[in-house]
Amino acid sequence: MHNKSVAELSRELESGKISSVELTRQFLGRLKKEDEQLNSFITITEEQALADAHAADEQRAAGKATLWTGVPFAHKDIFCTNGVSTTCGSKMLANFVPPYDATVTENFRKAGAVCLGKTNMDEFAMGSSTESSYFGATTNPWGLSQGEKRVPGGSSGGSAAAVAARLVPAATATDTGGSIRQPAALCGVTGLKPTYGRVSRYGMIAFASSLDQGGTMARTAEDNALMLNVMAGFDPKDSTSIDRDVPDYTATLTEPLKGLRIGLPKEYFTGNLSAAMEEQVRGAIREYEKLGATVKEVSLPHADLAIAAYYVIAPAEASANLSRFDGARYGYRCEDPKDLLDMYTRTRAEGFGTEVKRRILVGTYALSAGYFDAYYLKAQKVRRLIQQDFINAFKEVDVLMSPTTPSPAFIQGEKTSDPVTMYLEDVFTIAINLAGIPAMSVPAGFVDGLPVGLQIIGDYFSEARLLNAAHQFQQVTDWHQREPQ
Ligand SMILES: NC(=O)C[C@H](N)C(=O)O
Repeated sequence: MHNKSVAELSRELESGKISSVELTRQFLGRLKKEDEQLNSFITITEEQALADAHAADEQRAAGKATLWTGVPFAHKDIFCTNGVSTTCGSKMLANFVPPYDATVTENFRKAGAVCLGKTNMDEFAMGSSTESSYFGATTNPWGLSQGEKRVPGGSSGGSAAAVAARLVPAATATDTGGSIRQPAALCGVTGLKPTYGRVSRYGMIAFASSLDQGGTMARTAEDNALMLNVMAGFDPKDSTSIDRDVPDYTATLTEPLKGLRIGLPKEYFTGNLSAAMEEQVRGAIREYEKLGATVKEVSLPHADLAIAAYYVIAPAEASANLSRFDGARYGYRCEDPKDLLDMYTRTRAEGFGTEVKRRILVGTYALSAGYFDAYYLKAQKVRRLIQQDFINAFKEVDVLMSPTTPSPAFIQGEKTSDPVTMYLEDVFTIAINLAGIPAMSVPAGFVDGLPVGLQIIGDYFSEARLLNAAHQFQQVTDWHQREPQ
């Protein structure tokens, strides 16, 4: 059963071949065994999962089952879960049990899905390797057969590794600068970052509020569509959520791609992209041509400014968002504070890890009175130019395609001593967040036995088109079905 997709598992449950309790037991058994090696979960909620599975079976017996009823999945540990530990990968929240559900959590609960637990992540979603988690690094299931411990990408590395290793068929994730797409690429799974505002951020622990977006991770595009059907929609509790109709994302999956106009941003096919990676991505694009798409080169002239702009804006927003973690209300508090100031300073010094502290310092500096115009304001202007590049490109083409990452999964520890090399993991993904548009990563081949991701980028609210393009590609390729040993 562990190899089946959400769509297939749903059909198995519907046919009565297996109950949700049986299915949940199978997945939990596998998860507890295999995850000793991978550390893709921070919390496994066995008791709650079995109770939910029972409830799902009753629901089905009463003739009230829907597609997700009784299907197991997991949440990234950034989504608040009522009564269940939510750590965001940090010591700061190691003891935090939210008294409420995120809207995304609530939506899956209402759909009857069975959450097996919370997946590992970089601390407060800051990172590209899931090595900065207070709960230890996650290992990529790919590479293990060669005796190598490679990173799964990040920050949603736990979700990506768990889906790749068949510990769950699907998991939620979030993406601020690449955190869904980069781990999806490195683990050989399919991930979608929706348009900013498409999925509610209520109860999703904030990193950089103008960039953060919840999204989906599964092995097939179809399952991503099934997840987005549950997650997307207006939420009055999130002031940046957009009130706009949600289509059935599965309805257009099988539309033919004949006439689809694909643009290849020339700035995304240079620099540190290896020849072997480029060959895999170009091979995938040739498949699209066989499916009737046309391909032309386009330009995103401000592409090389994206990382610099992001690493001003994201830390600036993080420094403001993370000021709430001060030991006063919830989360970690230092032992025996002398006075209020001592409590604030020691709580924050002891509760946050190195990368989080680095970003709080950078962000605070960029926002300080004398430097605001030189850094933050300038970065916002650059952000507007980057957005305009995409708007211009979408006047000529329907989607853009590129590699998701410049290289496949790297060895653990390889980039931890130099933050800038880690930041460069996001060269092809970060501009998309600055513009607020949707993008996917789809398995598109292998280099040295490691998965390669194809990034498909679309105009605002074109999730259905991206899912359609990914699904049709997955009908003629089997990269997404390959299983790590
Ligand atoms: N949160 C993300 O999207 C990850 C990105 N690599 C960052 O460290 O900011």
